[in-house]
Amino acid sequence: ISVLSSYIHLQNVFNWSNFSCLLDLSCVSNMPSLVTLDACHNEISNFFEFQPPKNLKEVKFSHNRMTKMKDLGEYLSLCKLDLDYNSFSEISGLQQCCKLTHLSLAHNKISRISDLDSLPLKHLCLRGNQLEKIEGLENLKSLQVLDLSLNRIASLSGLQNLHMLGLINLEKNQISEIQECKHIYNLSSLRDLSLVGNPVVYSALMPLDYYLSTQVASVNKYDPPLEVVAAREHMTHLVYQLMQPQVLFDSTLPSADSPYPMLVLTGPQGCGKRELAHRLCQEFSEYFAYGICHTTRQPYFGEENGIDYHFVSEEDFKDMVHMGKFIQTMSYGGHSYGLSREAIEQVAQEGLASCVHMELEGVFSLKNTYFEPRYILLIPTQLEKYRDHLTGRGLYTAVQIDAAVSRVELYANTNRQRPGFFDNVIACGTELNYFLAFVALWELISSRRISNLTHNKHAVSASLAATGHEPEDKPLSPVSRSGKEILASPSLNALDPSNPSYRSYFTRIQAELSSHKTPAVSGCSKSDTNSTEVEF
Ligand SMILES: Nc1ncnc2c1ncn2[C@@H]1O[C@H](COP(=O)(O)OP(=O)(O)OP(=O)(O)O)[C@@H](O)[C@H]1O
Repeated sequence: ISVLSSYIHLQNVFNWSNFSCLLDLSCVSNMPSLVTLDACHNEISNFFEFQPPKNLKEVKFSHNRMTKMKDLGEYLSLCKLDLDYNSFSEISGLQQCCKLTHLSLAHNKISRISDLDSLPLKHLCLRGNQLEKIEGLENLKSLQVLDLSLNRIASLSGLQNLHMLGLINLEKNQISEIQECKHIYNLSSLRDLSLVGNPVVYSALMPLDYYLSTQVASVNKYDPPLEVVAAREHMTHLVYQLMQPQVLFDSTLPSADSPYPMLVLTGPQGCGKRELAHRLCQEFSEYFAYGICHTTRQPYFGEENGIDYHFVSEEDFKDMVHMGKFIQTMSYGGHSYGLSREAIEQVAQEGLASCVHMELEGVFSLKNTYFEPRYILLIPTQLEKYRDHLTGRGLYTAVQIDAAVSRVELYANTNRQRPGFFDNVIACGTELNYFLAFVALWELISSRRISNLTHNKHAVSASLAATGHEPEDKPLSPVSRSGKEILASPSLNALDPSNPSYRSYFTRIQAELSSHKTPAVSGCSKSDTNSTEVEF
């Protein structure tokens, strides 16, 4: 090999790998222009024993017999260093490598991460070593990919400040506690985490794993889009939930054919969605029950605990968050609101679908969950009338009214820019509109529109047949009492979970709600209501 010493202008050295017999690289001292050095699969035992080529950027020494690292302060251009499959037991001598972005020391004998402080590392691989802790990485602010698989690590502590990390491989370690997830749940760039082969019940971590792998990586820190806020919020609840002993919510478990049915009425504050939700649940008591949210605000006059909301203190609300009780939460007007898993489950246990109301942020959050509700947007079309309506309620300050009115555009925009985001849009906000909105909603639920909503007549007919009800073709008039005429109401027995017909009754509601989406606008359309102000 010494013959190469005379090639002083050699820029790349190819295929020194697999020579098998190469013992030292002293000849490299005569190649000051070398950029890449590949000497994998040889018998080299000394480490960088040659004069440093000024532009040496990439070095591959994997599968050799090296045991000890030395100070590489003179190799200032080094960007990538591959030292896999050697016998190093300590990381040292790299502190001056101010351009080193990729370091791989897989399959060595390293038991402690050291000497990496302040390096501009983006990729670090320490797979197949003897590490028991994640340490010494706190200052690697540029780190994006970290492979610590095949070690003996039991805790995720040490990762919490690595905000650029997008991928972490921790396969085949000793992580046994779900609580360990708390160390990574605020890593906003993380999109891929692998924990396969750890003693922790892996199935319990799968939702987190799945979530991370589908999450959009980039996060705008200062003005995050609604999806990003919702994704973070969803992850917080998911992690808190995973940290608790796992409870099986039987009635809302996602089933293979159709998810648990839910109807979500959304729209700006005071647009009438709460009244509509209550009325809908009265009219269609065979199908829907009101999903009661928690809130930290004080009850208004006439509101009842356990009917309109569960009114709780800030402290209790926080406790519930930490106990992983919520599916989603939102802060509105200085108060917290949240929909708990138990609220939904209680309704589901009665064999009914949940009807809830919430602001837009709640909808974004719910879209991250395994529920697949139908979303109906109730939007005031005449802003001044909406403002008068809010003022007339006597509940809000001028600032609160301005805030609510200004959010109408947010809803309208969301509907315009995201066709299909809402399953239906209904105009509302004045007394007349409120009545029309109810009729539209009523029609939507009670008439053939529900089977139009479904696009799944087979499922509906099959489930009707299963309960002995014939599907009816005639549309119903809004003045008739709804549910009974569409589908004869179930006997009391049918609502008893121990009765075999209970499940098929439940399936029937599921089939009706868990359908394909309708066009975005229906019910009282803009032209129905003579609106001139809000384009939606
Ligand atoms: N879990 C939740 N997530 C998101 N938003 C929620 C949630 N629960 C309630 N909200 C919404 O928060 C807003 C404030 O609720 P609040 O009950 O204080 O309003 P309101 O003045 O009674 O008006 P509304 O008649 O619209 O409920 C409402 O738009 C309500 O729908």
